[in-house]
Amino acid sequence: MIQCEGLVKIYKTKDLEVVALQGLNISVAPGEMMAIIGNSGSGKSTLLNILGGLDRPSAGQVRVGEWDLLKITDDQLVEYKRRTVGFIWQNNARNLLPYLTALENVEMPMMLGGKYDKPYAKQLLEWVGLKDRMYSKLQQLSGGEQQRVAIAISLANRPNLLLADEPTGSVDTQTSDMVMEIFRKLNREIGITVVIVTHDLSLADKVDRVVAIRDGLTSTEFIKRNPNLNTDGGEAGESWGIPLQSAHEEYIVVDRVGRLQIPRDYMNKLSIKDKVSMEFDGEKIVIKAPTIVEGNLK
Ligand SMILES: Nc1ncnc2c1ncn2[C@@H]1O[C@H](COP(=O)(O)OP(=O)(O)OP(=O)(O)O)[C@@H](O)[C@H]1O
Repeated sequence: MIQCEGLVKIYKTKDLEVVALQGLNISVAPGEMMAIIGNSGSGKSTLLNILGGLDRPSAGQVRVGEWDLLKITDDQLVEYKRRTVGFIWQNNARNLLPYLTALENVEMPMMLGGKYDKPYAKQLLEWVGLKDRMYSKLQQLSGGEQQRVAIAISLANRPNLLLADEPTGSVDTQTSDMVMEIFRKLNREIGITVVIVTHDLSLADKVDRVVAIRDGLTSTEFIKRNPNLNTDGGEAGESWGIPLQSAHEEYIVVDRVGRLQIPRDYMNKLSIKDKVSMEFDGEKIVIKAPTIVEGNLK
């Protein structure tokens, strides 16, 4: 569904250049439900905005379905945003009209997209658990209910990719669980691919795979082990604040030419700056801090 290779995004302001993504690789299979985590400023929203067609990449490759987002024209981008991708933000006021009913809000993008389908609009509201509130005006709904209307709106034009930027950021735990259940149900029942960007590490357990971004690069992946397999014996632990408890397998991402990112923590602990020594013993690759003092390395 999604393929990014060497994706670069540079923001240029008057006298400053910020490299938000510095050659990021990520692929997402059709029908997958996954999350992207990372510290503030790591480039998560930049990636999501590029995938959502809200921002243009600077270089590299980025394909979503049949579309090449580096080469796409402005007209095609409008079509892409309308048909291929649905977007949910933390601040749902961005895509809701307060003076219309929940149902009218869902019908609106259908009208703009030229494919008005009232039964489907009602079905979507039923899916998100708002069957009884579809004729209520948005301003009469709670924050959590509005967030669910936002999910129905994002699906109005039957996209096959759903992108959610901190979708549980401004709701309570109960609503957050409900939002995640709705995503899971949609993912199972209509096969929509779901990509969630979040700070909320407790969501990790509710998706199939978590990809961690560090400094504009994909660094680590956490893949949920098959729940049917025996998961005993794995060390319970924590990585990136994710309670691993044998539920996830952790991998460091290696790109096609063999580059990987050493966690900053490890670099600091071994005082690694710009060089390491690497040994291969037939089974393992061992990375160590250089043994010769810096001045003699010239
Ligand atoms: N429009 C912009 N102009 C200039 N720099 C930007 C712009 N948008 C983002 N950046 C910079 O790009 C980097 C990545 O930002 P991004 O918003 O993608 O991070 P993030 O991981 O989503 O962070 P957060 O979790 O705080 O939202 C940051 O250094 C940020 O300051």
